[in-house]
Amino acid sequence: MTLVPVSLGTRSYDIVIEDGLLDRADTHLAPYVRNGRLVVVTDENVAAAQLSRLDASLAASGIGITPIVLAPGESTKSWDGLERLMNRLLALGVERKDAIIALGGGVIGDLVGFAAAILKRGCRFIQIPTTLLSQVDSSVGGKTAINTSAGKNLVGAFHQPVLVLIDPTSLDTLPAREVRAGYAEVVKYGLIDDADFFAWCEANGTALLSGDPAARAYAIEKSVRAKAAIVAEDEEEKTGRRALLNLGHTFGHALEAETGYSDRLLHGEAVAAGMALAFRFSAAQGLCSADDAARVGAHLGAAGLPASLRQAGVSADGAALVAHMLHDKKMEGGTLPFLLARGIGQTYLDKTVDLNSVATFLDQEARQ
Ligand SMILES: NC(=O)c1ccc[n+]([C@@H]2O[C@H](COP(=O)([O-])OP(=O)(O)OC[C@H]3O[C@@H](n4cnc5c(N)ncnc54)[C@H](O)[C@@H]3O)[C@@H](O)[C@H]2O)c1
Ligand SMILES: O=C(O)C(=O)C[C@@H](O)[C@H](O)[C@H](O)COP(=O)(O)O
Ligand SMILES: [Zn+2]
Repeated sequence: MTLVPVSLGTRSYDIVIEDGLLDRADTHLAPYVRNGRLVVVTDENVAAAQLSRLDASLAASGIGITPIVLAPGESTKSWDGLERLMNRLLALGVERKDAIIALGGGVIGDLVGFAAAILKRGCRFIQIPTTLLSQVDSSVGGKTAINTSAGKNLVGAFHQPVLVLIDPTSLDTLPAREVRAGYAEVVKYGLIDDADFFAWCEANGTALLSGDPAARAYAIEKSVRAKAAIVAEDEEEKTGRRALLNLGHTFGHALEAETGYSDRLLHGEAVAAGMALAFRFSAAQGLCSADDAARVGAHLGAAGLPASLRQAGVSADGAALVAHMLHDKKMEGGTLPFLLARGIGQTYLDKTVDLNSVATFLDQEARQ
């Protein structure tokens, strides 16, 4: 068992990582049982693939669960999805001191986290992530949100979970496309500030994507340790440190908006294309070498991820994509700070980017 602490004063919590943890979750969850039950929110796919493991483990300790099963997919992270979930939680009489369990990927985690942040002005929640993306990224750090017609994650709150339970074996039922999408956020940690980890990804990415337990365990622990350290330094993205985790996301969220937050382009796929674009834009600005930008695109492509607008299935021009970017939460006084790179493992926040040059760059990219 691996324990990774997230150090946030009174909001500190542990991330527990262990193969088979879902089958032994009762030990970790027993302290959170109230009124004889635990409320578990999940989606239909996860309910079919993994819920019985959690249920059996809790039943063995005499703990009952009340499941709430939502429709799968990004569209559940919406006003409509939030309203339905809130009404179910209220009808069940969930109390402030209850801890709602989010069992699923980033969609369930982000939605349940936000519901927990506002239900009765705030109750507790526990993350049990079941996608690679949620195990390496979204279950940690307390960013919770829904999408609106204006853009991605625009209504939300910082609300930390009280516990994160990661069972890498729950990924055995995850479709290969979803594993690849989650891998984009793994590669992100190397690109941000750890060139050695990016080289590890180049050497071990194939093993990780094919479910090799050792590669999977290494990547998950490395990722959550990196994220926990950044979050502990800058919990609410105020100093610029946490913004590094947004590498590829300004481009990526614009691509997701263009494709309607749908399974045409998954979040991780959009982030992959966004990181390749961020590196090529950095190279075009003379900030990083063309070789590094090519290496990033080549690795993402080799992992089966999109690394260009065409591969992401987006045909919009630069102006249309920049229009989406104006909703980015990093906007400050009319300018948009961008995550750019001086090389692999050398990402930084640049507050001097001219959006016209971004639009021109994207027009060139659209012609490739
Ligand atoms: N809060 C954060 O810090 C943060 C970080 C990264 C991403 N996100 C958000 O996360 C979301 C994407 O999350 P995601 O990639 O996990 O997608 P997701 O939650 O939609 O899950 C992907 C798909 O896999 C299915 N699934 C999940 N676990 C499964 C399992 N073990 N077996 C079989 N099927 C399973 C789901 O039903 C769904 O169809 C986006 O909304 C993104 O914005 C948030
Ligand atoms: O935790 C963070 O901080 C991140 O930026 C992680 C991202 O992978 C994630 O997609 C996040 O939800 C994006 O944040 P947003 O503030 O741009 O919505
Ligand atoms: Zn992301």
